[in-house]
Amino acid sequence: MNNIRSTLATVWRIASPYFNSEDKWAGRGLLAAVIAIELAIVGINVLITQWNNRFYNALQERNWDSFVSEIIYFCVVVAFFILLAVYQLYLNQWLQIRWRQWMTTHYLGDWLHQANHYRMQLQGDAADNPDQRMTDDVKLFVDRTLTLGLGLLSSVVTLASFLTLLWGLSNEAPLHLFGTEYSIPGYLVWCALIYSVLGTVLTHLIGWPLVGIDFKQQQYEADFRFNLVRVRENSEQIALLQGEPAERERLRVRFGRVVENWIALMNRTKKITAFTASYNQASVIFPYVLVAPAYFAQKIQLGGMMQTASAFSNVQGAFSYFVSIYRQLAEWQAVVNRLDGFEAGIAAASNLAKRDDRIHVTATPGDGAVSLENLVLRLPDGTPLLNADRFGFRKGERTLMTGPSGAGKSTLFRAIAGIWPFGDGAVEIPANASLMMLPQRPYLPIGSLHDAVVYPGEARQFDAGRVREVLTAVGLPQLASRLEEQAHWNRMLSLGEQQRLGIARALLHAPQFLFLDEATASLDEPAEAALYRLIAERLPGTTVVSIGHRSTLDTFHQRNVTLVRDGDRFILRDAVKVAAS
Ligand SMILES: Nc1ncnc2c1ncn2[C@@H]1O[C@H](COP(=O)(O)OP(=O)(O)OP(=O)(O)O)[C@@H](O)[C@H]1O
Repeated sequence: MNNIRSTLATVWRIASPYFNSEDKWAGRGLLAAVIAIELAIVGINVLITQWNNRFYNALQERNWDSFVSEIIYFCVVVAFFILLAVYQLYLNQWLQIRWRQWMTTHYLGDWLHQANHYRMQLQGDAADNPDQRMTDDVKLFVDRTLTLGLGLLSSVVTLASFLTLLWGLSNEAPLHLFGTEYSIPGYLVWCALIYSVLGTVLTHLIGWPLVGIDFKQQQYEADFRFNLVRVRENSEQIALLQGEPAERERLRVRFGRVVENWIALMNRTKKITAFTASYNQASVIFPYVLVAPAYFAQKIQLGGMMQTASAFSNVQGAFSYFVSIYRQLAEWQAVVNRLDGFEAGIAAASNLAKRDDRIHVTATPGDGAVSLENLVLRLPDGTPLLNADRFGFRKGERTLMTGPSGAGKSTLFRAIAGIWPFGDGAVEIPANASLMMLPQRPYLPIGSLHDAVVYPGEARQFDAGRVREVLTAVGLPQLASRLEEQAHWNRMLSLGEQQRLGIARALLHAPQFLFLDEATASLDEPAEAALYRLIAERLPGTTVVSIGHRSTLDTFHQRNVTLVRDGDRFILRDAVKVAAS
């Protein structure tokens, strides 16, 4: 019971924001229309049940005129039914896409809010495969919530509409057993209730493991898909390393999990289907068995029996709603759990950026240096990595940072960029200063070359002539004429070309602070030197901090900083300058 209550509370938490959002009037209007149509459909079912009585009596009495008028009546009612059914589906789908659009936009906004997506990864597997949660899960949630909610509403209304009818019919067709008449008020209602409660309890006993199995199925499917995408993204390396057998094996194992879980799903579904199918078939004849003795004892007409059977099956169907939707309910609960986990993952990532014991990135007045104040960098498990007490990168100065692999150079850049929360102390950045980080492999979005170069800016911010000029300056004249070409540039260009493109990006954006994390390491020394000269010439006021291992880089920096071990961690130390430009 507590489980049901907490699931419903979670559903309410996930579903209600849309109906209070800026799109609330459209959402509420569509929902109201869909509900109204559902109620009208229940009303039509009541009319059809009453029609059953008149129609079968007309047949039994061989009354041609009533037969014809009942056929016409049926056609008119059914025409309304068709109209309502069509519009219910249409409006339902309309509501689904609006709701889904709102949820997806909302999730995208939160996920891509200030590096939440990155912090979620840092926290481990709390919310695996966010892509699946924002696609399949949101779609299924919206679809199932509407289907199950409307189904429940329809069952309750059906129950209310048919209950009094069936109660009355119980008196008209009293219970006949072995030639004796028993007068039990509303016995048909009680029979429907007992029959349904039994069915519901048994369904739950057989079907409850489905929730967990469904959850795992969706997870394994997403995992398999994600690994396929990784192979596609790294296909060149896999081909060069002849890693296909290893990949095949990895994918086989991943898909093996899909199959294994699917078999568990099949077995459980088989059991539940065997039960629900028997239950549903038994439901067809059960009302006839109950009222047939009264019919054969000539207490009721054929029409009365048919109407009773129809009313009984409506009431029993409503009571047994849970049985009929058990499979969907299990799937829905798995989806609700997954979206709940996703929301919790985003909340935890965002809390990580707000908690007190984190690295604080603060804006300071003026346009001076980026300063590190009592900074301690830690790994996610709390292990100390690097200490930097009162250290600054002065305005306009070019600093080369060196140190052993794994010392924490890139992590220091992450902390300065404000995306590494683990540690203490502060990074002070001049208010409104522009920072740019360039890694070894710059990210180039799939699309036009113009978009890729100016990222994260927009193409219209930089006219084509300027982009072409910068591309030529960084040694990519052959790309200058291909600005409108669409491609997967990270795959198409050599690493050296990608690094040149990264420098072109920096020249266009002209940040006040430029952090180069081995951003030219794939180029030969003369090419690297040419790019550093270009940076010095075009961005004279920019503070440059480079991570690099080549001694030739020394010439282009005024200051050397090295990371040296000090006990269990590294510290930053100004090195004696060997050569200066
Ligand atoms: N997300 C993470 N989770 C756990 N440990 C991490 C994570 N990111 C980095 N580390 C660890 O932090 C340490 C510092 O990594 P970092 O990339 O900053 O080193 P680096 O000095 O830039 O090395 P290199 O010169 O090889 O690039 C490494 O031991 C690395 O394994």
